[in-house]
Amino acid sequence: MEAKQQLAQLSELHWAVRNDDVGKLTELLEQDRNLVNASDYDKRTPLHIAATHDCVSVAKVLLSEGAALNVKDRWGNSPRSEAESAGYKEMVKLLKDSGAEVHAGSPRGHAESLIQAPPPRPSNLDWEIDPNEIELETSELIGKGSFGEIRKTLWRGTPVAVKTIRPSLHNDRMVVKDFQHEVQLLVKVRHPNIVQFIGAVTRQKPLMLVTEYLAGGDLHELLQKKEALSPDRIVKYALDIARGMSYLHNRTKPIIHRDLKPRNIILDEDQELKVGDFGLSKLINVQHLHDVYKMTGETGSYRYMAPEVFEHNPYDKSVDVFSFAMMLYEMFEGLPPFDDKEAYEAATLVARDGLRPVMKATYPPGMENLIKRCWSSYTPKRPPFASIVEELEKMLEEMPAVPKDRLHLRDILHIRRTVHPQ
Ligand SMILES: Nc1ncnc2c1ncn2[C@@H]1O[C@H](COP(=O)(O)OP(=O)(O)OP(=O)(O)O)[C@@H](O)[C@H]1O
Repeated sequence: MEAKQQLAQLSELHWAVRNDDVGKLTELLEQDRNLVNASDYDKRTPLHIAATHDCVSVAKVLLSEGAALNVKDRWGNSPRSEAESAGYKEMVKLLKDSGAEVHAGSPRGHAESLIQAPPPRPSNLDWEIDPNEIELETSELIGKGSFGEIRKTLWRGTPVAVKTIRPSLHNDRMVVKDFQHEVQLLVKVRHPNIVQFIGAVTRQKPLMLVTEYLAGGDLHELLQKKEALSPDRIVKYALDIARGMSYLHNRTKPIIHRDLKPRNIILDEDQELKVGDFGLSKLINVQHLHDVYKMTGETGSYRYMAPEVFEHNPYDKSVDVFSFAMMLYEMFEGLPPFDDKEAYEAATLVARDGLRPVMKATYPPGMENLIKRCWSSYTPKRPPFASIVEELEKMLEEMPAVPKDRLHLRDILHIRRTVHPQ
């Protein structure tokens, strides 16, 4: 076998072990029994990996297939010493009962294995949903995004929205235990302007995320209806979004949305707005978001994307403030930013040429200035959501009643589709 092919097989094997994927491991071992002790550059065998990540099921398979017990990696660690330093009791017992000796391992080895240790394992997956309780056959397809399909269905009699994660994202971009760890954090997120996370299916594939179902459609659909939105309604909507985002950004562990766009803003029956799809960029460890968009043809996010995200530069919470400004613009103008351009081209103009959409609508006092600060290229100029909320509240209080006909911009005005540098 060619070296390149061998390497690919080895990484496939280690990946299966890392994910406690017994099926895949068995399949690979059936192809080549010698793989059971195949070690990588650091002399780490599949059993080392299973021990480091507490993957008991695959460890059992490896042991039954004759995995070497007392092998040491580059730092002198054995599978048992790895399990002991991480405190994985069941794994230690399994290895001990199989005859593994104790090895101290080198201090350097310890340090490295701690750095590479997975996030703490959720002690009780009480949010884990049994897929048999989700009525997928009778479900209604309500959307398709870059990460997967979304369906309306019932869970224990309650209407829920179920997002099924694309199988291709399971294998190469997601580590199930990290995913479980993140889900555990997301179920604790509670706010009136945030779509409530209910639970997830993480122990079986396809992986699923389950949230409350909201019956009012999304902001994109609402804007497409070409109904004029009165300024006070827009400011109220903006307040809903800003409050939800302020909550996410001000948590002890802040959550950056990174994909704020009208499709991710969902309305409930009372026309209250809720931010959905948050935490997904973290849940699904998408390092190459562009590849996912390319792969799925879902490019809608680009139009609202902060330049630093588009250009793969370091970024912070203020990327959400940028996207918020683009949505505010769309609500007032009745057209998406750079409507005459493809989404990708629009993002290129924003990032490369520093362009911003032209503002033509009637904005309440202070609003134009707020939007311009929010989409500033200089990120410290973008206000945090907590102060955006204050500004919007003040604006709402002071807003004069504007005759409605001035606001039917989409229908009344012919909006020239031009762009200008800021
Ligand atoms: N909790 C929900 N309740 C009701 N409808 C929802 C809910 N979540 C999503 N939807 C609907 O499903 C559509 C698709 O959502 P989804 O998050 O999969 O895709 P997206 O946001 O367009 O894409 P991406 O995943 O690339 O961000 C939304 O636009 C919305 O209309």
